[in-house]
Amino acid sequence: MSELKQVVGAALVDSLAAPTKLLAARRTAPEQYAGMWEFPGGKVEPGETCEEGLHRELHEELGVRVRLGAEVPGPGIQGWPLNAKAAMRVWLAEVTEGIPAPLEDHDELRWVALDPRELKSLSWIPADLPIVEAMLDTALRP
Ligand SMILES: Nc1nc2c([nH]c(=O)n2[C@H]2C[C@H](O)[C@@H](COP(=O)(O)OP(=O)(O)OP(=O)(O)O)O2)c(=O)[nH]1
Repeated sequence: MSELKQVVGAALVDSLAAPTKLLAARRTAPEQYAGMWEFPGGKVEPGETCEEGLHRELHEELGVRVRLGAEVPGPGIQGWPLNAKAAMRVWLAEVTEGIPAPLEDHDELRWVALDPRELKSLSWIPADLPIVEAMLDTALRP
């Protein structure tokens, strides 16, 4: 039984085959998350699969089409716990069409080196920190 709201997010990298950078997005709302960095994405809508929801969110938020790569495996069937009400599944992805722009929900996008120190220097939503670590493993594994 799933009781948690399903959120999906993308670890957008410059290249799935040879990733060197991750696109981090800075949220504008709500107040508790404004100014914090996150994986672009959002809530899956009724009738959508997680993957469909992620493609839709990335098109709405960033204006891009993407190819999904491996999922960053989380501890639960719904992915990574975010709070008492929501969990997030996260996929690696690369842009196939368009140039990411902060069209909705974000005021800044930043390509950050896939380096633990560089990544951790951003103020991520706290729940995202373990996901950032796991994303590095998934992205950089041979
Ligand atoms: N997109 C995203 N949301 C995250 C991350 N980490 C995290 O705790 N969250 C939380 C913030 C929100 O409570 C929830 C996602 O909601 P959202 O506001 O992005 O979803 P949405 O675009 O569908 O927005 P809405 O229709 O509810 O306005 O998950 C993350 O890395 N990416």
